[in-house]
Amino acid sequence: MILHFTKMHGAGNDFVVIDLVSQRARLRSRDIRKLADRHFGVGCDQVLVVEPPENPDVDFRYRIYNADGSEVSQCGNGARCFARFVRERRLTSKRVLRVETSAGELELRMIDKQQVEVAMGVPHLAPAEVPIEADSQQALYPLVIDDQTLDVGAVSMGNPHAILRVDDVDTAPVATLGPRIEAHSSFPERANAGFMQVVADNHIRLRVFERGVGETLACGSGACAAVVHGIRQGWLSDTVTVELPGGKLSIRWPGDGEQVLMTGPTAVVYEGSIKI
Ligand SMILES: N[C@@H](CCC[C@H](N)C(=O)O)C(=O)O
Repeated sequence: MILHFTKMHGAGNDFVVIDLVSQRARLRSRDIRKLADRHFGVGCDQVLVVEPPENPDVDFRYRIYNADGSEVSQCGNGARCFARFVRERRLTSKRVLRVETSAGELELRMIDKQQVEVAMGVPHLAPAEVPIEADSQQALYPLVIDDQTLDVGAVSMGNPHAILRVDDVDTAPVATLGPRIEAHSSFPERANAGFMQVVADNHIRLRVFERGVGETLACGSGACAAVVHGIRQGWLSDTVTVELPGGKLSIRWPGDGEQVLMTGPTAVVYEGSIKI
């Protein structure tokens, strides 16, 4: 089967985007892994699939697969690329889109040709909703890894995030601690591990070791989770610039019970076809 795809990225978090509204295919987990493989396939952090919605009140169904083939519920950088993709493929002419994901609905708003704002939903903090194994909700959860105890925040943006504050992201042990946090027994569904340096109350630097991928150049939901954690800890104001290795995102969160708004760039790299 020949599959047409578009390679995109949002602040360096890269995607293979597939339109299953106008082409027919059944993607198995091994097809996703092949598409995402940087040596034997196209190469990307996530494969994004555009499908017709199940609910007629929304515009599209947005499906997300990590490079390891697992299907997940949230990808913020991907959501921005999704909005640009469906407009440029002329699947819609709307500037504001409602899409369904397995975690609920998202609203995507084109600001200009490249910038998109995503209403990422209300963050979830209750342990069962992250999910994290704990008897009660805590601001910081102690994670024991070998002989050290790390105090991490835990936030779900529709996907699980652990956030560790560090003095300097450049020297943070992302490659060694990232996989240990991702697979820690406290996180029954594994977790994305964010390493956050607070530069000022409106500016953080962030590196994320993503579940099912490894360290990426940016993680939109990770940026939202880090800002929510930082605001709740009293370190950050309600609007924060998040500087990631691949670019910058602007995150706004008015507070408990409110949606997190994320604004950032999108880019089309190339289009192609692959036999799968
Ligand atoms: N890159 C993403 C997050 C993708 C999913 C994540 N790896 C998970 O497993 O939850 C983003 O921009 O949010």
